[in-house]
Amino acid sequence: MNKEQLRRQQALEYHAKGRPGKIEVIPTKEAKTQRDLSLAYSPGVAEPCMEIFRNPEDVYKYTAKGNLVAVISNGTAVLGLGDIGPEAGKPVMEGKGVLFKIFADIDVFDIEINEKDPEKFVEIVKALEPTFGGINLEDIKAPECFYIEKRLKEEMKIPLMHDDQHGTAIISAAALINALELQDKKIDKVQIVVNGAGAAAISCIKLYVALGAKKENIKVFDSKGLIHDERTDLDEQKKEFVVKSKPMTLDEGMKNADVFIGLSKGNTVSKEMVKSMAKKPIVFAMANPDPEITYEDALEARKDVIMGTGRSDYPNQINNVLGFPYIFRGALDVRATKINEAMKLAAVKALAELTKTTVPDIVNMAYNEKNISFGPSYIIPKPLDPRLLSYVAPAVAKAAIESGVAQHTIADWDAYEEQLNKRLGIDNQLLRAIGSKARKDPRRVVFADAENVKVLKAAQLAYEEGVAYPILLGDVNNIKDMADVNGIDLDGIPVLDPKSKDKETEAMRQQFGELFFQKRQRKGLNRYEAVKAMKERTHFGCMMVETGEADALISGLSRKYADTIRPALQIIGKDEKAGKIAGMYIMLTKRGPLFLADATVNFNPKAEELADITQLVAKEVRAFGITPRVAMLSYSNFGSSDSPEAKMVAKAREIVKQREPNLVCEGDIQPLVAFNKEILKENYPFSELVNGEPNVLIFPNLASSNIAYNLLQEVGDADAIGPILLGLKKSVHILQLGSSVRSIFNMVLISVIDAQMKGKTDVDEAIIKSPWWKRFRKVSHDM
Ligand SMILES: NC(=O)C1=CN([C@@H]2O[C@H](COP(=O)(O)OP(=O)(O)OC[C@H]3O[C@@H](n4cnc5c(N)ncnc54)[C@H](OP(=O)(O)O)[C@@H]3O)[C@@H](O)[C@H]2O)C=CC1
Ligand SMILES: CC(=O)C(=O)O
Ligand SMILES: [Mg+2]
Repeated sequence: MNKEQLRRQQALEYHAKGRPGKIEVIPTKEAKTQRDLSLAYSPGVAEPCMEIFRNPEDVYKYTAKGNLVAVISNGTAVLGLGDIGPEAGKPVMEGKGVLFKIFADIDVFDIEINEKDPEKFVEIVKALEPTFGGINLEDIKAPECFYIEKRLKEEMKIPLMHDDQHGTAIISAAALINALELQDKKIDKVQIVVNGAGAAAISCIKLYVALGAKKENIKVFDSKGLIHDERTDLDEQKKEFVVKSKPMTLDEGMKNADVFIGLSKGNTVSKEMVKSMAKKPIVFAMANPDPEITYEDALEARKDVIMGTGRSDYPNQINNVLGFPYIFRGALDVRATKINEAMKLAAVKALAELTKTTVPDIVNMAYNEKNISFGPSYIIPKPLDPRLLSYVAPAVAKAAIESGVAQHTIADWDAYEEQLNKRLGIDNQLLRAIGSKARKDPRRVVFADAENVKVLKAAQLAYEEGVAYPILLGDVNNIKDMADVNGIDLDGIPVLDPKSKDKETEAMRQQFGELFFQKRQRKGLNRYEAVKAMKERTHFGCMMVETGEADALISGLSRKYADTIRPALQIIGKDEKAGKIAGMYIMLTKRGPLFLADATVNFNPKAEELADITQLVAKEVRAFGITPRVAMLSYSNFGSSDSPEAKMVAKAREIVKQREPNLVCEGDIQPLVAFNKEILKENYPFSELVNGEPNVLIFPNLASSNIAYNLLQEVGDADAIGPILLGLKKSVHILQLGSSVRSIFNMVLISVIDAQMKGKTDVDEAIIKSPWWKRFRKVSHDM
């Protein structure tokens, strides 16, 4: 089977497996009990019906309309496959529905209509207005699509857009602006050739002209050749772009052109045509699924080309997927009555600008690349960039408000942005808060496992983002080589090898070893062993933190948990005030962050110990600016079982409440009850959790906690940050085996905040004074 056959088979299997197709409808309300049914349907449902009857606006309050978009097609121009009919177009429409949902949390019904007559089509779509908050017209051929869209825009009061026209125009315009900048060309000077004069092409040309391109510099070709003044077969849209010329082939038209825009059919452009273009050409071959010319061929033809296609498997994917989810999100959120020019231009600007900002590592990881940055192979954001939603949707919403088509306004844009991020389920909210807290007072963080590419990348990111001053421990040459090979810039980041034979390091090992010996001399350690232990990076790193040469230690990526925690306990030790040491996880779930403990240290805590753990976690949660609401979990509810395990949890809760009466804390309680307001209200109205869900979950033992966090991570799709070690005198944190760059970076943020909580060292002062730091910097600069 060749590559093409394999791709075909995989695509068919993907669509056919399990429940056929790509979408299903999921209820948003409980519909399990007889009571639920009587509310969801008759008789209860009559109440919202009558409310909406009295006030039609309430349809947005009591139904899904406000977040529901129709993706509507008649299948007359499906991708570049042509008029394949409404049924054959359905996989594409379902696909658009999936993209609306995953990128912008917009629900979609795909509607394939068996109607080619524009007049009848308009009547059908118009009649759907009560159901939907917005209409995305899709894959309807030109010239009918122009009439259909115009009529519907005039006659409907919900946002409506023909995506092949405007979505494509917006994305390709953003890409064009950036490509022109890189090729050092001006939009009003460039010669543009457009192949295709259909829905997408006509709309793109109009937007480029609005952005400054000159009509007289644009040659447009359709299936019959150049659109010129001697042709008698042109519709109104095409007539707008006639040039005074004799008939001409595409080969002739492309000679010396600066820009080629392909919105026609696959494989219509040859390498020779690209070769004949002007210096530093721009080629956007956007036909789907096959572009006018392949990415490889264009690059083979010209080294100086900037090339984009509509496909996801090459750089520069110029595809309307970058627009429609976010444009509709912004439009729906302000209840815009239309999608107007101001909103489209705002989207263009936001997309063009986003491309120039630093690409987060999560995007590099998603595309398995090292350093995606603005340049010939990155002129437009990547579709998997999670920032698109919070960049483009607010820009569109703002433009809708300013241009007077919004029926709702947004007062707090920061809150709106947070709400957008929450929609994606990433819960950047907490991470952003942690990030800005760390950035306000960055600390020196030692990385014990620096001979690791992921650690190096996380350290570089931490340094660049100003959240920490990393110090790397390991073989200096090895680290330098790794950094070079992987394009990691370590300038400004000190590197030190605890095994080094140089005098200064040896003296330091002696000094650290002596201190270690004093701490452990009656605990089985002799002086020789103590000094030797300092060649070990975790021991050395712990000692740096203990002696104030650093503020925090990150370790454990390549060693067992116990091998990291032991030196931390022996060298740094427990904070006696904390009572206990415990391991907490932050789980970023769709319902918001949950703090879980103890999943790492105490196997079977007694009531007193569980109370200590609870208070430790509550204190840490407050440090993140969150008010803790604790559920002490069990298999029983408020004494429903008199087993020793259940009683232990109830007793622990009693101790917590005696010590901290104001801490919201419930137990013994099952998760099902703790998270279900209705059950609580009905059966346990006295509970402190009646007024809000818990965010801290304390488990009765290590096994249940560890299993729960693993399950949440694996089955519940929650991201985990941790384990966050609580109860040590100083900030030491241990990475999970195989942690990603993002999770290491998150642990750096946590360690900095922990260090902030634990000491008041003025970092700048300390850095300036520290002979170590000066030496590290020298080592690093010599690299
Ligand atoms: N990357 C992206 O985001 C998007 C890509 N597209 C792609 O653009 C293409 C066109 O889509 P759309 O505008 O919706 O479809 P339309 O049917 O409205 O337009 C197709 C146009 O292509 C022209 N055409 C067909 N064959 C040739 C040829 N051999 N040489 C020159 N022109 C030709 C047609 O000419 P005539 O008028 O003479 O029939 C027509 O003008 C498709 O491949 C589609 O997948 C579309 C939207 C978004
Ligand atoms: C991407 C798209 O909408 C198309 O090719 O038709
Ligand atoms: Mg389309």
